[in-house]
Amino acid sequence: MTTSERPQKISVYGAGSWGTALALQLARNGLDVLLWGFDPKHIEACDKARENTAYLPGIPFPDNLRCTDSIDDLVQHSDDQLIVIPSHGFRDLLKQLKPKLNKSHTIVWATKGLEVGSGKLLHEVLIEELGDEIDYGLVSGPTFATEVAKGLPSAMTAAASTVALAERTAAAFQGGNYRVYTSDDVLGVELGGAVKNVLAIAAGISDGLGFGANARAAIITRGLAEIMRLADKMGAQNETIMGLSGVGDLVLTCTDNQSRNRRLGLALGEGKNIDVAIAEIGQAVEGAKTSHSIHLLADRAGVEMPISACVHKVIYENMAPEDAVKELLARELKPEF
Ligand SMILES: NC(=O)C1=CN([C@@H]2O[C@H](COP(=O)(O)OP(=O)(O)OC[C@H]3O[C@@H](n4cnc5c(N)ncnc54)[C@H](OP(=O)(O)O)[C@@H]3O)[C@@H](O)[C@H]2O)C=CC1
Ligand SMILES: O=C(CO)COP(=O)(O)O
Repeated sequence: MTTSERPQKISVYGAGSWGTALALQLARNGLDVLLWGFDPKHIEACDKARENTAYLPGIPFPDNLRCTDSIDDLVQHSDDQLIVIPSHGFRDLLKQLKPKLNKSHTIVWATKGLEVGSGKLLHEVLIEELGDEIDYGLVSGPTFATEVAKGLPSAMTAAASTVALAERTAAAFQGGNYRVYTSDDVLGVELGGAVKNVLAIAAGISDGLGFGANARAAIITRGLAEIMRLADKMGAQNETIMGLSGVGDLVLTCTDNQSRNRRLGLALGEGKNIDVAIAEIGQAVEGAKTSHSIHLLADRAGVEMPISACVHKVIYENMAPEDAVKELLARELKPEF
């Protein structure tokens, strides 16, 4: 059974920018952190340099943050397993973990997205792979990796299938300049974090086309209405969407160029080819694939999400960004709510 006490050890999967930033925060809180990376050469380089030169240069690893390329090491190191890899690798990692886990393990993820191809929520993927007896949860909020890694003030939400795991997760992260709120609304936290990436692309497209602050504010507000419609239809809590993992993260990523999703939108609005733009960003841009997953999810739920649908058309149907804007502005007159 999970207790709500702060764990002493934790295993972190994903040595990209976010996995490393969270590992640093956990280590600063005194946890014994073991960090795993997908690419053995990269994790070896991190271990040798005692920093993640590729993703977060100049931020040294404390002694209680150690690296490994062995999943077995992580499973044995701690009951608390934290997954911070892009959504396209989520199911595969769970498949690898399944035969190694025992009843005391819990899984928390910090991945933002849906399963690529199926549009399934990550908690659905987790239950399909590991069954419904394991305690699970996620952390999400307006948190750029670099700022968290530098120890700048930040806040996020920890939602879990049990109150004890939400509290245990929050206790693991909370400390110094980091504040964490708990929630029992896993679905709402997942939806906010996934859809905001698509909307950040939309905001970037608008700015890349040279539109102004009015257009950006309209995208954020009407985008929020899209998340709320979907969340409401799927049974999430409205307040969650108004919280850190919803409106908080939406505003952050739609307005600041640290967001890779926003930067992809900027490049598309400026007329750049999508593959070139993603290669230049050189890190995970979840919103591109999530736009397709949201398209599937919204269809299944019977919910209209016009801004997200336009991002999908720009990315998957070659629609010109200018035409996407025309399509949005030509929609029929209707009440705001
Ligand atoms: N960065 C941020 O500020 C935040 C990110 N997130 C979320 O965190 C998740 C991870 O993103 P982030 O760390 O930023 O991305 P990065 O691009 O910085 O790093 C991704 C890491 O995952 C590795 N990777 C790639 N494919 C796989 C796979 N199939 N299985 C396992 N590992 C893989 C990459 O390895 P390699 O280097 O070898 O390609 C790299 O180490 C995303 O869902 C993102 O939305 C959430 C909040 C904030
Ligand atoms: O989720 C994030 C901040 O909360 C990071 O956003 P990007 O993935 O767009 O960089």
